[in-house]
Amino acid sequence: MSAPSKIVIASRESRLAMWQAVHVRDRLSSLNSGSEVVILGMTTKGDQILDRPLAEIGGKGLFIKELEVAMQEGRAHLAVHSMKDVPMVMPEGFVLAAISARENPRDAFVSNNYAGLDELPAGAVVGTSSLRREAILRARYPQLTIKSLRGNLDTRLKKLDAGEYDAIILAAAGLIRLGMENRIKAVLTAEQSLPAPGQGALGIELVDGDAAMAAVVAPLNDPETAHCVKAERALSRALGGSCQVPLGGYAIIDNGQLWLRGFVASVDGQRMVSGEVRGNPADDEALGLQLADQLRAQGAEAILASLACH
Ligand SMILES: NCc1[nH]cc(CCC(=O)O)c1CC(=O)O
Repeated sequence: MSAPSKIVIASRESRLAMWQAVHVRDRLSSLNSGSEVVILGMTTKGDQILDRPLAEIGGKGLFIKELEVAMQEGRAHLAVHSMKDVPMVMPEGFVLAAISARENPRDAFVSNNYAGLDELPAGAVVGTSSLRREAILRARYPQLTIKSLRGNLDTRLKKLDAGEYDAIILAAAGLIRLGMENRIKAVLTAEQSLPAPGQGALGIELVDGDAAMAAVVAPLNDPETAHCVKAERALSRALGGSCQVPLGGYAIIDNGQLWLRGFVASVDGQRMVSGEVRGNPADDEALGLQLADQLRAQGAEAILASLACH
């Protein structure tokens, strides 16, 4: 099966989404000399509604719906996503065909006045839009004030620079991709801030059954990253479904074994259960489910029951 003469990538128009689309475009171009690879930029609901927390307006799916419609209507062949933003249950008719090698998966501390979380004085205002980061901060630094922070990366940094926050927490990957690594004051370790499922990895979404395009994107799949992200997503799916849940899930391949760590917390950080499993990378999703069971046995259910969506 040969690649079509023109391959269209649907992408959001934020700088980060465009960087990711360009990255995939360039890789596909060099692998398919006979194809022209182009990007179709579009704005999504998630990009437009910036004044309300993501958890309130409908969650992750908001950022990818328009891209899926474009694929369904044949205006685009594929979409590139930050795996962190892809809903745990893929919408009917779409598949994740490739997961590429991970950028730094950790959270970053960004501030103009402070070198790290431990330097912040009581009452300092820290911005984050993720329930996971909020729960971690409230548990470890109850003296800080957590304030919601929405918008794309540039918007978030502008709000920090305008003095609305003393510090913000962002994914290191986004800053690195956009050449703003110098804004990172400290990278938080997995022990300090266990990353979100999929953080730092890119996924390629296709219409289910598009065998020609699946063959085109297959070389972009990084098997180790794919196993890790599948384990993380299985954990998240088993515990949170498509709800917004303060949950971390992070896997690496360690000595040939997949090592998955995870936690579930209440948003106020008062309750938290965490655990880890190790096993064969090929058992990725089973390992995710195993850790979910372990966390349930420790009381994850009661924490989840207290969240809005359960
Ligand atoms: N929620 C938005 C989002 N989606 C992916 C990234 C960063 C890049 C990545 O995780 O691959 C970010 C920004 C952030 O959390 O700071």
